[in-house]
Formats: sequence, structure tokens, C-alpha cells
Amino acid sequence: VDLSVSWLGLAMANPLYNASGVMCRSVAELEQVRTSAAGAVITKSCTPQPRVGNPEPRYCATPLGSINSMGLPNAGYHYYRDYARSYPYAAGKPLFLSLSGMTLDENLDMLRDLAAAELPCLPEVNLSCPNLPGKPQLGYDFQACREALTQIARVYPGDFGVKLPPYFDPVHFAQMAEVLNTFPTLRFVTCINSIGNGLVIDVEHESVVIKPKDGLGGLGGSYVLPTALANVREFYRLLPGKHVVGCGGINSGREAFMHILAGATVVQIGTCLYEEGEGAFARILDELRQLMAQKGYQCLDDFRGKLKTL
Ligand SMILES: O=C(O)c1[nH]c(=O)[nH]c(=O)c1I
Repeated sequence: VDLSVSWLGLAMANPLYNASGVMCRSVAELEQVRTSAAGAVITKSCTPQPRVGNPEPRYCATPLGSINSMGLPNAGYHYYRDYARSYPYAAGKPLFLSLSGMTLDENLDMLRDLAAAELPCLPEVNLSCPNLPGKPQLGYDFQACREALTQIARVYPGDFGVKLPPYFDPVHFAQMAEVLNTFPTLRFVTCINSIGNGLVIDVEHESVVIKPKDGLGGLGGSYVLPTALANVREFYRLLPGKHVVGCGGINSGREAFMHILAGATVVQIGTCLYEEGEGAFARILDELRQLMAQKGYQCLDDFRGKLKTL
């Protein structure tokens, strides 16, 4: 069974890597992913300056997934750019740099610098952080996205991608796709970011479980799988020639298979990686291989995007 993926001029041994935000804030964590069975690496979304993020507790796992309101804690853009400068690209695992400026100008400043650095890493521009008090998710404002992407494509000549929030309405899928299809160098969309502003309650303590925003946070894990799959499949249909990166609810080879069947080129692991550690990559890859062998598939292209309808 062949799990290799070639896309955007990249060759990956397998379709699995971390979701931005998990096991990727420090060089030590990034190296844990890079030296694991993962096929690629992505950094924590960054801002020009380092950020401490929201007060703790700001993450909590539950039997069905996770809730987080980290608040964009990161070591600052230059820390990740320097990692990208020394990154061993020849070893064959691509590096993606996640950028999440607090303003469009912050994103443009980071992208201008990244363009000038002429590094092989690819930017994933985060349009969907749900945990910055007082800041709406850009991905839900279609006109603002159009304006931002127009300037981003102007300052960054290379291929780039965006991290999208989940959408829940066919009209919104269509409206966002119309914006995204305007930009030929926008080559991939990562669906989905966490489902924003959920509330997890601890019955014993009659309390919320995270401190920021009186307990509101982004949901991940099994909670979000059907929504993630819907976003992958809809954007796979609506963005001809672009790639969809699947993210949300992947705990085993079965969910990885679902995301790829729905159209994902590659897939990211968030909550499961946070909870299990980097061993999750090898386990999930083995499960995916076994599932493919049982079904008689030799490679990912044998089933990618071939979800049947009734
Ligand atoms: O709170 C965070 O740091 C965070 N948390 C998320 O669930 N998604 C994001 O894009 C971000 I930037």
C-alpha cells in the first residue's frame, strides 16, 4: 500500500501531519513532529511579536474531543521564520508556516518578509482564530476576506493556503468559494478550524472548564467530525484545481480515510495528537494502510474524492 502524496511541487511519504496549534509552538515540539512518522510539519499560528495568550486553564479534553481558548500564544514570527531557515527540507517533510496576524497589516508584514526570505515553506494564513476576545473570525466576513486575500496575493507572489472556520450553510460555502476562486495562487484550503465558542460544563463542580471568555472555546475532536467532512466535501466540489487539507475529528485510520474519500489531499491531526502524543501518527497510518488493504486500494488516488452519494 502506497500512502505517498505529491502536491504543490511537494512529495510527502504520507498524508498525515499536525494541525496548527498542536505540538508546534516551540522548536522542541516542532522537532517531535518532524522526527515522528508524520509526513509534514506546520507551525503554531504566529503574530509579529510573541504572545503569552489567554489565562489558564485554557484547554480541556473530554471523552468526545476538546475545547480550547488558547488566545494565540506563540513565540513570534521571527522564531518560526528562523526555524524555517534552518529546516532540513531535503529530508523530504514539507514545512508549513501558519500566520495569524491580529490585523491585515500584521499578516502583510509577515508575508512580505517571508516572500523576501525565499524559503521552501508554504504559508497557511489563518482566517479563523475564534479565541481573541473582541475579534470576529475573518473567515465569516466574506467581503473582508476578499479584500485581505487581494492584498495578501499582491505581497506574497508564491503559493499559499488559508485555514478556514467551519461553515454550516450551503449559501456560505458558495459565497466563500466564490471569493477563494478569485485567487489563483491560493492553492489550498484547510478545513476546518475548531467550531468556535462552544461551552463544556463540569457537572460535579457545576462550572465551566476553561477560564477565558467565561468558558467559551473552540471545539475539536469527535465533536466536529461530521462538520469537518461536510466542509472538506463541499470545498472539494467548489474549488476546482485547488487542494483541500482535511482537519477535524481524525482519531484513527477510519476518519483519515473518510476525509480523503471526501476529497482531502492530506490531513491534519489536532486533539488526538494533543492527547496521545506523536505516536498517534504511526498508529493512524498503520490503521489507514490496513483499511486500504482490506478494501483493495493500492494508493490514495484509488479512493480520494470518490465518496458515493445515494
Ligand atoms: O486560541 C488559539 O490560539 C487558537 N485556537 C483554535 O482552536 N484555533 C485557532 O486558530 C487558534 I490562533
